[in-house]
Amino acid sequence: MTTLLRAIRQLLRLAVRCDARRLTRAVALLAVGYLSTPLIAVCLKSLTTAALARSAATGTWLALTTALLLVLELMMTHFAHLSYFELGELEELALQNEVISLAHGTTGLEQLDRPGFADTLALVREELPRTRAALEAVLQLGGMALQLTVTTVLLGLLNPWLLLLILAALVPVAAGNRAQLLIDRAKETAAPRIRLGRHLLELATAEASAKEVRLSGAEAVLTERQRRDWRSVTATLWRAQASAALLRAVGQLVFAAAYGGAIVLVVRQALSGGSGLGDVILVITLAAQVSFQVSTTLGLLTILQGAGRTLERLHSLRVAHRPDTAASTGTSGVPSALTVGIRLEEVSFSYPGSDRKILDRVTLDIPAGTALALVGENGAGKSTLVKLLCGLYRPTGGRILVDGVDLAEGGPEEWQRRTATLFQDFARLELRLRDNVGIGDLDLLDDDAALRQSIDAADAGPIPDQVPGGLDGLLGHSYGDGAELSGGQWQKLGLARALLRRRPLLVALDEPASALDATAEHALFERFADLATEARTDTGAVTLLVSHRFSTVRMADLIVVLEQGRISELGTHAQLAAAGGLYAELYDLQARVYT
Ligand SMILES: Nc1ncnc2c1ncn2[C@@H]1O[C@H](COP(=O)(O)OP(=O)(O)OP(=O)(O)O)[C@@H](O)[C@H]1O
Repeated sequence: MTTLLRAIRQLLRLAVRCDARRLTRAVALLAVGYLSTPLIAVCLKSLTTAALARSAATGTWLALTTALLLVLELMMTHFAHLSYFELGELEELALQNEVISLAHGTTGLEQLDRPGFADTLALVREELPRTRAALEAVLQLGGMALQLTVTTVLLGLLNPWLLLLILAALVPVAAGNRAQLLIDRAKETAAPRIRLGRHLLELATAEASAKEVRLSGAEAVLTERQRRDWRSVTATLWRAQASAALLRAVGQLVFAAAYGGAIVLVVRQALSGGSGLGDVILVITLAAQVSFQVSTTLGLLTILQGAGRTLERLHSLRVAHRPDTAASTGTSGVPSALTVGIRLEEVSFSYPGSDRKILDRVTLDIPAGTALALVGENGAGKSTLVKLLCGLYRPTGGRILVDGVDLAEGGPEEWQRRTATLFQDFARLELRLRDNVGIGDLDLLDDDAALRQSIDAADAGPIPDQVPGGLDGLLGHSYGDGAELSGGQWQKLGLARALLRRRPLLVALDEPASALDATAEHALFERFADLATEARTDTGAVTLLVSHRFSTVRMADLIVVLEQGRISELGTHAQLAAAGGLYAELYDLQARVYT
């Protein structure tokens, strides 16, 4: 019940914030519409009495009044709908905006990696459209409460025993409440399996995986797994639905018995001369209305309970959301140009929810202007180190200093604005081509010349000519009929995005050539050398390259070999080749394979 009340309060507050005038208009119109219903019963009673008394004039007026009330009952709710349906959409939009800011409200990615936070975020994202109908439900519930109050007073005045009818109406409401709880619990229990079922469906049909699924003939395996999964989900949900249906039926039966009792009571009262035929008509009409009011209330409560749970989840995200104090102070320790460089001091790191050390007491000095290459086997921690250097995660031990200032305290947001990055799992933004590149430096989003310059620099010059609409052409098929690009072309756009950033202090390219052909790869590494020189002379920036291709890292000023989260070798190509360690071994191996 507290979930429900909290949801009602929250939805009304939000509606006031979104558009108080529209809300007031909707409430006024609904009040008139909903009040008309019990007044119709009163008119029918008077009409019966007037008919029995053969009073034609009074009867005519009452008939007209009844007709007017019927029109008001029907029309006002329609007009009110015009006011509140848009409010519901505004509320959904406001909540969507809040979800986006909760997901991105911290400088780092830690909270998105926390399993509880990520799961709740996914549920809220999925369920948010429910809240659109929730305001309508709150307003209608208010209308129902008004109707029930008037009905209660009318019944109480006629015979206090009739008030038991209202009490009896609470039984199906409580039973419905309980039934919904059972269903919600079952859904929660089944949620991981429901998600698995959807994931399996996506695996079998999504463009990215469909090819391999087809070639391996795995459809049958996926279908069987999905069938098994849904069978167990359906069994759980069916049990809950059956118990819920039973509970609801018992509740409705109690009310039906009370309804019959009320009619018997008032008929006996009429037969004994205690009341007139008009009163019998009034009770029959009001009791029928109570029945409708109760079943409608049940439906509205079900909608509100669903929305209430979503809002509760959203609240838990708000509570779990931990804004960075350093980011909010607005103090920036980020220099306009690097003079000393970046120092990693005993840096250790474990991902949220895990004790496994991905980086283990890494200490490294990267002087300003250095072109650094990071190599190591799969899973050694290279991409993790890049993410830490970009300020997307904070070290769980040790610290990262930028020109002597701790990154965690010196304005991590400002630092992120000064990093140009191409991640290994770069984003394929299925938006306009302009957005794909422009997001690298939002101030340049509408600067065609700057966008084209970075596209050319990334060796992606022909792409705008291939995409219908050029820079304003849509990419991908997610929501529109956009142009599809090859893997390498997407990667080149990712690089163009990184190159757009002005005056970066850190340029980090993580496996930037993984999808490129040999010519493009060669061009990229030549470009990398130029980039390192430009960045060095411009802002003293550090340029970082992660690559498994040893021939391309040899020109770096400093090469770091990571092994299981620790630095095992460090030096120039010549030094490492002479040292005869892992680097020399892998370099020789690749040289032999490629020659
Ligand atoms: N978001 C994450 N949550 C939990 N563990 C993660 C996450 N990202 C990476 N890891 C783990 O951290 C370890 C290091 O991953 P990382 O991506 O840094 O390796 P890498 O050296 O870049 O490997 P590769 O050469 O394959 O790209 C891996 O064992 C991986 O399972």
